[in-house]
Amino acid sequence: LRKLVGSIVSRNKRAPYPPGPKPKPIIGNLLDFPMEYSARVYAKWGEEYNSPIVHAESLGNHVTVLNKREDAEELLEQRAKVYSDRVTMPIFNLLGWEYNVALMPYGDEWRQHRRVCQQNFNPHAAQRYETIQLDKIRRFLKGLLETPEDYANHSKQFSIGVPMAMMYGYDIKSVHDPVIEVAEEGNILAATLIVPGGSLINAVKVKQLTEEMMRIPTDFVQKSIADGTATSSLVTDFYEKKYAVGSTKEEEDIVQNIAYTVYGGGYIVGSRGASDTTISSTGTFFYNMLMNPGVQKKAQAELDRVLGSKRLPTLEDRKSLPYIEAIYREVLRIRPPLPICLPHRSTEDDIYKGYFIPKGSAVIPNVWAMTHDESVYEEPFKFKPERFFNADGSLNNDDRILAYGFGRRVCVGKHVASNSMWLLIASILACFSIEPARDKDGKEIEINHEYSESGFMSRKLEFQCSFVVRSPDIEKVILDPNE
Ligand code: HEM
Repeated sequence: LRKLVGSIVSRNKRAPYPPGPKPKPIIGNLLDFPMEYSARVYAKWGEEYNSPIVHAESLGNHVTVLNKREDAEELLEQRAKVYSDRVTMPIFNLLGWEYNVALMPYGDEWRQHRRVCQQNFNPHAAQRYETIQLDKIRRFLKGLLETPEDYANHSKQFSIGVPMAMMYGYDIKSVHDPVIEVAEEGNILAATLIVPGGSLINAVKVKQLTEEMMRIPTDFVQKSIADGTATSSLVTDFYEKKYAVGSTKEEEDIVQNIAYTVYGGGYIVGSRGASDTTISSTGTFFYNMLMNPGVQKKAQAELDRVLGSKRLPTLEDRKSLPYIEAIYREVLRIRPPLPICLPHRSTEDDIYKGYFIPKGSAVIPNVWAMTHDESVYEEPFKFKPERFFNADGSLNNDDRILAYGFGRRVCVGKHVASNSMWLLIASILACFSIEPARDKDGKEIEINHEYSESGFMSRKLEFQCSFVVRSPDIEKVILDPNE
């Protein structure tokens, strides 16, 4: 029925588009689309046009923004059949980005990839990666002990190291690892593609780098299997099975594409899969701990009560540490790493709340607007883990992390990501207090409060802070050579 109504309405153009900035002749809203802080601009449009659903259009490309959670849930989840495609551009193929699961059009190829992702990243399967996560966290903690001023690099090494180990069994030993450098070079070049001129030459180079990014870890896996040093990972387990019982080329491509998507292929217009989202959340965590010493103290009291001071947390402890859970929720609420999610795309004309959403619309769930909705989150700009507790002191049921997106395209790695972030928050607070950095005269160094938000990613800009180890006992635990 909806299809029928949709087509009748689209023919007669009776239902209006949702409100939004007035289009100019020919170029439409081209100049209205924000290049930076899009989430805030779209939320402002919502206020200006007095509608949580807003629309803009340029050169035939329609964009519908959903500023309220209930609308995102209705369209992207209840009507998932119509709203699960992605916006793709011919240039993606030129760049080698068609292998990226997050950018694949809604269809059989995506479905096959998604199924394999789910088999490997569902809540039960996600537990298999705990050993890797704990190992990388220990390395992070050691780094903070030895060179605390380098914390941003330790965070980067952790955030790229976990996916690389999970996918390929590849151990990143420093931020100068060739895998990181190739990815970084590609990222910088990809960013220049939106600047007119020279872009086709850069596209060829980005494609080469994308192929390098797939080749380096694959060669590594083949070699490590041959010389018997391979450790379990998505790709090594696959090849070992392939050598034992065989596999199809299609199965091999799917595993390769997933590994490449997760470790950082495609850059998704400035975002590298699992690693950049982790770097972003870690920056937000450190910054908010520095700004909220009271929150740190409360968390540390809980950690000391449950763990004592002679061991690090594991996922077993998660249910006994509700305040850490609330910090995890609040980190992803206050600064979702992808503030406007990744756009979905509609595949049929649709009518919603009296508005016309044309087939082929980019549909943007404005996650940031939803997590800053004052009617749901009082004082939304304040970092307050307490908001996630009931009056009786138990955790409330607001456990849906909107930062992972919606419907059939919801982040398929969310259980893995959740475990990584939770372990990181709990481990760092168990071991360190995060305090203002001081200059040589003992004066506090001013904190840089800025974020950068361009493309799809939100990133905390670097700021100085110090990491003070909490006790000699915990220092010994971090340095324990038997672990
Ligand atoms: C804090 C960390 C992370 C955040 C905030 C995050 C967020 C997101 C978001 C917002 C999307 C798009 C959802 C939508 O379109 O509605 C997404 C997609 C995706 N994420 Fe994550 N992610 C994180 C970590 C990870 C990890 C660790 C993995 C893999 C183990 C992963 C794998 C993927 C994949 C494969 C997709 C594409 C899904 C599809 O298009 O079907 N992500 N993520």
